[in-house]
Amino acid sequence: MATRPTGDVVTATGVRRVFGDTVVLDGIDLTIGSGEVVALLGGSGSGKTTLLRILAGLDQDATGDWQVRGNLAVVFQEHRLLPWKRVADNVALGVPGPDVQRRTAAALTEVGLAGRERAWPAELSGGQSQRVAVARALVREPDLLLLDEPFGALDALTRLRMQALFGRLRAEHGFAALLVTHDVEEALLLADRTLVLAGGRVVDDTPVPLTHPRAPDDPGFGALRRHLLDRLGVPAAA
Ligand SMILES: Nc1ncnc2c1ncn2[C@@H]1O[C@H](COP(=O)(O)OP(=O)(O)OP(=O)(O)O)[C@@H](O)[C@H]1O
Repeated sequence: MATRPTGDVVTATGVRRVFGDTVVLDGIDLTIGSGEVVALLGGSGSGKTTLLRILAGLDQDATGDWQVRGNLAVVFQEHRLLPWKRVADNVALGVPGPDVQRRTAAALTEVGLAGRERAWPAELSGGQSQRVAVARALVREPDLLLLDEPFGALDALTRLRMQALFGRLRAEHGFAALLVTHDVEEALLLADRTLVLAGGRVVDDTPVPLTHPRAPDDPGFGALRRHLLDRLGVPAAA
């Protein structure tokens, strides 16, 4: 495992983003510790992607203070592979170093795509394409992964497999992550801590003290799910 930064990998205070007359983020304070996985929940339009883009350096118009330490990699909901490049070239794109080829092959093996280096993106399923996107992140040896609903477009079974893969990779590599998700269950399966965004603020910050591997019928899981659904304004089923 690579040497990790010791302190927090993200520190942010008073992050604010306005689009026209709309205040989307109204003073966000956030820290993510080295190796910590934080899930970011919130209703549609609450500003989750906006915050992730700011941390990824993709939004120049936010105000406030924030810092990201160490290597950063981003995984989006759509895989964003270049269709005219083979799988290995997509994974290695922009990665410096003499051993990129070996690291690319290792990353593809880790995501279950050993031997698919020369495939074209069009030859892959949605789940396989997202695995390539994860390999592309891994090969950057990230200290922090920013994931924007990375499994949101996948069918339910593929999503479960990808969640399990994420858990294994996280245990193996020890990266920190900010995982944007709509899925309370996914947040509780994968995260050390959950945040709920509403009205431009973090309105809930809840640790998830469950041991891994987790399952929805674990003791304590249901109470946390109920708590988060309450904070998201979802009423209990009748
Ligand atoms: N480039 C932009 N120009 C104008 N408004 C924007 C822009 N990007 C985002 N917004 C607005 O900011 C708000 C937050 O958007 P954002 O995509 O961050 O929400 P989200 O929580 O990720 O939503 P979802 O869960 O639906 O993906 C929305 O009202 C959106 O319309």
